[in-house]
Amino acid sequence: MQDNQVVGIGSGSTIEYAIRRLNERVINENLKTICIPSSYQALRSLQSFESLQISTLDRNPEAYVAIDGADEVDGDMNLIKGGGGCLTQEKIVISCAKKVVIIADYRKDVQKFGQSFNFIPIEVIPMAQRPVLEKISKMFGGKPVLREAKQKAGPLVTDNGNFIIDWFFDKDKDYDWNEVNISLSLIPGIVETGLFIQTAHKVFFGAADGNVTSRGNDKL
Ligand SMILES: O=C(CO)[C@H](O)[C@H](O)COP(=O)(O)O
Repeated sequence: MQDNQVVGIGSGSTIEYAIRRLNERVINENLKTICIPSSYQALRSLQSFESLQISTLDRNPEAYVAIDGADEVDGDMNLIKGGGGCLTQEKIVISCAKKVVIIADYRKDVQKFGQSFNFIPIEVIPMAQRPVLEKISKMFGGKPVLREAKQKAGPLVTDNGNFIIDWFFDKDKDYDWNEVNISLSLIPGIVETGLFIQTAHKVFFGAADGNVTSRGNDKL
């Protein structure tokens, strides 16, 4: 890491470790780092570290690197994201970064989607939720369900004021995830999907014994 770099910050529980480590390096190495949060959770977390500067894509539309978590990483380094419901802003921030680094625990390292996580989160405009649910089920099978909020009656509302459909895909089918992603994205009312196709450059997996393995570009 170098001085004055712009860093996209993902969401979830794993990213909290990266934010803490970033803060340590900024203090110890006397660096200035400009962080772009990808959710309200990331923003609040960053706000608790005074040494980390916070910015927006309006001010800094390009990031040197984006660091994020994932729900699953398949053999082609495709990702499922959105378990925490922040997929749209995460995809936007990642799309603005030159390098994308994913950190996850070893259970998310799979050959084929569906081994540890069995649904694709999809952000949808509220008025479209019913027709979108029906279209997904007709087009791809499986079971799409509207995600319910916890400790609030009704559906979960995202940081963007939308709903999330969790599509429990058919684990026995061999999906072409790139095609599925394109077809889903073309359904009116779908804002973004939790399929991140070929977006990660490097993925680090933390093992239970504290060791770290990685996949992807060794130069990163
Ligand atoms: O995509 C995400 C949130 O939308 C998270 O990165 C993903 O759900 C992983 O979260 P965690 O680190 O808590 O397992």
